[in-house]
Amino acid sequence: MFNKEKLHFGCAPINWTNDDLPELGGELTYQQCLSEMALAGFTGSEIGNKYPKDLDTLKKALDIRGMRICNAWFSCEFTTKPMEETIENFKKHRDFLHALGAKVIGLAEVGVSIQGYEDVPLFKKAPILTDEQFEKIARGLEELGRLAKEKDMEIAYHYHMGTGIQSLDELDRLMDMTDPQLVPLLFDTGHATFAGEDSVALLEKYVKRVRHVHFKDVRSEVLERVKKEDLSFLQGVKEGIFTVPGDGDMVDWDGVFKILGENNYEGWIVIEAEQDPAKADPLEYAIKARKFIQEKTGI
Ligand SMILES: O=C1C[C@@H](O)[C@H](O)[C@@H](O)C1=O
Ligand SMILES: [Co+2]
Repeated sequence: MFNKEKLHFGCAPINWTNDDLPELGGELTYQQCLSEMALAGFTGSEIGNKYPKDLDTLKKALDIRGMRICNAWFSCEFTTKPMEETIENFKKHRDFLHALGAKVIGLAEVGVSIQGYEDVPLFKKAPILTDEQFEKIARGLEELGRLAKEKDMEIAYHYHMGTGIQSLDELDRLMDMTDPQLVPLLFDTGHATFAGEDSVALLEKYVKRVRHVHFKDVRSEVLERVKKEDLSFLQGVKEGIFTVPGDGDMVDWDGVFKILGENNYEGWIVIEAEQDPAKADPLEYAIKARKFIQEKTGI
């Protein structure tokens, strides 16, 4: 089962201020966000776009709260820009995370993604990547994997609704095209479920390749509305598609914890359930999630 010395629990700042939709929690400060994560019993945070870009300022804000940075999302644009552009951006992002002690860089290809468009129907307009685009992404990711290893870090690929790597078939193709040592996986329960996949089956297939975990559940009645009303990803978020573990009704948490435990998963489990903070108090939901995890793992 889990080694409590090597399993850490964090939160994603998107639960407080949504980087993709700043009107959701835009008024909340990064200080409040970090303080409430710590208050809820978490020791780690991912980096949000309101966090200070100055290393010393961020380190001080983390240290006084006993918090660490465990990851920061990186957007790859191998399908729409020269590979060198993503590589140069990645090196800066990697070095900032390295200076903060993070060991993982979660990322996804977003060049042709529709996730950021509020008026584009998610299921009807999800991009289908060409063979050439898959090849560019696979080769680019392997180069980023090599660059991460230079700093004793690893990338972790985040399949994501609306990006072209959304379904298990699309993920399988990318995983088959890339070296597992260079391109590990970020397991996100919410995106697997949103895509109509069985997150336990996906985890069972790739658990040995998982280096970082995002925990979120899905509200089934909102998922039905996203499909029926042709909503976009961001409209789904505003309507509450995602919620924290222990509050949704779609993810088989016993199955997820069983596989992670049997495979002695080590690293971070991050609670990431972006929803409207005016409707779902981020502190209340962070406490709910931490209590749920404690009940399931004893940690
Ligand atoms: O890991 C993630 C990063 C966010 O920006 C994204 O939209 C969210 O859904 C997610 O899972
Ligand atoms: Co995620």
